[in-house]
Amino acid sequence: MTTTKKAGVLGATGSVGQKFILLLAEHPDFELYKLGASSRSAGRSYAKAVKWRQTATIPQSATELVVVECKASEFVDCDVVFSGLDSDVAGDIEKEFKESGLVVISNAKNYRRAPDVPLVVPLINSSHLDVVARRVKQEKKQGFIICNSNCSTAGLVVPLGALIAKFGDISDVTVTTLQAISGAGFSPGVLGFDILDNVIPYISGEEEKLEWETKKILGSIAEDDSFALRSNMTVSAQCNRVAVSDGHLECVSIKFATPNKPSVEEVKQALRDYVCESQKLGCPSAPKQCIYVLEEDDRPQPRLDRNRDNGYAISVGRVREDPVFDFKFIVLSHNTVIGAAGSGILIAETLFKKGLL
Ligand SMILES: NC(=O)C1=CN([C@@H]2O[C@H](COP(=O)(O)OP(=O)(O)OC[C@H]3O[C@@H](n4cnc5c(N)ncnc54)[C@H](OP(=O)(O)O)[C@@H]3O)[C@@H](O)[C@H]2O)C=CC1
Ligand SMILES: N[C@@H](CC(=O)OP(=O)(O)O)C(=O)O
Repeated sequence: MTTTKKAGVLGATGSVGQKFILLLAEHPDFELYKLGASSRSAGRSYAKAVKWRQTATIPQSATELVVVECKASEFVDCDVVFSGLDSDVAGDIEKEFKESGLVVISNAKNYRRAPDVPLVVPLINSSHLDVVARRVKQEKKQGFIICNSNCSTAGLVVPLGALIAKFGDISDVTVTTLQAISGAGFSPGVLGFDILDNVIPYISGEEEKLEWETKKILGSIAEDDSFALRSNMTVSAQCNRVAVSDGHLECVSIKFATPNKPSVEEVKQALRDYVCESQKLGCPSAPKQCIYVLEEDDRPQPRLDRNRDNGYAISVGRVREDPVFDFKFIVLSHNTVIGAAGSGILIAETLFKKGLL
């Protein structure tokens, strides 16, 4: 008898979708079962439909799967459906899947602000999944949507959450990002001519997402099981696209609300000591260490540090005092792993461990 769960991937041909294929191909709990994309790709084998852009080759288990259209009827046998759909189409498609009783874990922005949808970065707020658990128990029906965050937000909230857990409220945050081109997706993506020898100081909607999503992720669950924003924290973001393939780097400054400030060494130790729920549950993709604190003056760097623990860990470096705020540091996260597909998989692993899949 097979004990693996059947996984569907929507948007399987895209930047996030390709990462799902790689991460799910050898997964101990999930089996690649259905792949969906647009009508341009449907009806063709995955190997023929996809313009593969990963450095690892296409996994054997995906090559001969025939890509289907993103209709719930095609995915009814799936235990979980991961969505890497373009946000122009994700809203209607994911709604249809949910209403058909399917469990959808989405990378798209469409439902992140919905009051009843958990917005989860599994290294920091997997406790928000408890709302889903309670709802499933009460309503006795399985269909629901859980959203991953924006990719640069995923990197930011992990050290912030770890420091809040140890030292209390943070009142002010500034973050300046240097974001990889894979974050812009493949259809059409960033033109080589635009990014070569260049930095683009604007990513549509990104600053607003960092400033708002951070507050939902680090917020609390209200008595009625809605999600309350962390309103006592102000976040100011500036976002830039740089000529890096994968890995978002972020320059962060923070100010604690409390008058008793920790030392730089205490901040570093709190980051190193931080342990998340997926580690405690023994989820197969959980990083060995959530946050690696690097001591070298010139780290973290995208090419050298993005693949720590298979892209599931966050790297923090250059932790030092800030003359305007309290502390400043650099954060690096793999935007298509912990910033996207990997987060979705860790959420599913957590649900699986808790008997919700
Ligand atoms: N890239 C990143 O780092 C992150 C991305 N996200 C979000 O994840 C989602 C996917 O992003 P990304 O992979 O970068 O985007 P891509 O542009 O690379 O991929 C988009 C996918 O959507 C499919 N698609 C497009 N139109 C339709 C349609 N009408 N019906 C069904 N499928 C369709 C495409 O299929 P086809 O090939 O057939 O056109 C493709 O598989 C987006 O919502 C994005 O904002 C979230 C976090 C990080
Ligand atoms: N906008 C991010 C990718 C992303 O996460 O987008 P969204 O928040 O729409 O899912 C980038 O360009 O790097």
